[in-house]
Amino acid sequence: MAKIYYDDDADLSYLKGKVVAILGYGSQGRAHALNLRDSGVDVIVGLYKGSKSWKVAEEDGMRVEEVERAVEEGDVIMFLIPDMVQPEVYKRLVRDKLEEGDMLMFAHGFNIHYNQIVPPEFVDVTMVAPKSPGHLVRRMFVEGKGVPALLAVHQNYTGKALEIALAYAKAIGCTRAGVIETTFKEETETDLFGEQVDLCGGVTELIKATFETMVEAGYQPEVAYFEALHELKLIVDLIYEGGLMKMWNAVSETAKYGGLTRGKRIINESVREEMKKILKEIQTGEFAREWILENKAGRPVYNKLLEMEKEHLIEKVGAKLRKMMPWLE
Ligand SMILES: NC(=O)C1=CN([C@@H]2O[C@H](COP(=O)(O)OP(=O)(O)OC[C@H]3O[C@@H](n4cnc5c(N)ncnc54)[C@H](O)[C@@H]3O)[C@@H](O)[C@H]2O)C=CC1
Ligand SMILES: CC(=O)[C@](C)(O)C(=O)O
Ligand SMILES: [Mg+2]
Ligand SMILES: [Mg+2]
Repeated sequence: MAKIYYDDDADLSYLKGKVVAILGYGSQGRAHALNLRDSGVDVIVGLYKGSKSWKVAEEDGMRVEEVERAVEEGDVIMFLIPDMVQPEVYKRLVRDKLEEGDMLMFAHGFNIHYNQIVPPEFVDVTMVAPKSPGHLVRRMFVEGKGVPALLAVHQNYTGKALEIALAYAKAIGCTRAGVIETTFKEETETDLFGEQVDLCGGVTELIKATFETMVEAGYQPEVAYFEALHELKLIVDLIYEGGLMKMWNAVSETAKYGGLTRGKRIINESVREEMKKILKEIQTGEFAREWILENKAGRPVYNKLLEMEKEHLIEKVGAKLRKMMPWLE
């Protein structure tokens, strides 16, 4: 049974007198820094000169320094820069500035799990990984709510690594929703798997295949957009709020019967077999090696696929229709 921590299990005083250096000020970095500051934690933001985020952080009233300076001041150093730049930034700007008893913290386990960063033994190494895009980490916090997170301790040099990481999770609002204790391996493999087959990869391919099938059959692209993409949020919101049955109980009997009988023909045995193959690629490190090489080669595949996504008809149709719904932007 999972060990889940909530507000009462965490004590903010473990961060008292400590400086938290947030490296990066993007999706996660801004949210964490603002939430930590609102929780009374002393925050410094570490960026590179020329980062577009520097101005954003300063306008938020954050103390901003170059990475090395932020690490020197930091007692907890949270890596919220892109996964693929972390190893180089660590080697060049962080490793030699670490002091005994510091804490290295991550929001995704990739670089520790796949040994791209191997910390010295005189520091704590932990992870607080929100199960949410960054902007919602902030919005939910401001609304007095929270997003769930995973927490792991990879190295406990001080003997207080768990308590400090829990205090951090509480300060960004995650213990309001629940923080599951896990390992770097489990967080890395499940996060990569979820974002590839479901949250990002699977769902966008399902949307595009549904849209393209309708358009190729001669239906109006606008009708196909509303059916395949726009309404999906309304359906997923019901599932998010109350599970599968809340959605099934909200839709028509016809939709219930059609969905329950035809859904399994879409996510069929061969799809499940492919999911298992993708999980194997993650577990064996094959995906990690591929992604590291892709970055070394200048991201040719990544750039081509992203360009194709931007040019997809659904993006053009959607932009036009969303213009008529200003409350969305
Ligand atoms: N995006 C998300 O919602 C989630 C991200 N994560 C993890 O959080 C970490 C950060 O990801 P995001 O917030 O998405 O990143 P991001 O791409 O949104 O922001 C990156 C930030 O790092 C800065 N940066 C880039 N290169 C840098 C360098 N060489 N030195 C210093 N600063 C640099 C950028 O200026 C920007 O402020 C990653 O490990 C990611 O896997 C975890 C959960 C969800
Ligand atoms: C938002 C999130 O949790 C992801 C999809 O894992 C990510 O951005 O890496
Ligand atoms: Mg994730
Ligand atoms: Mg992820």
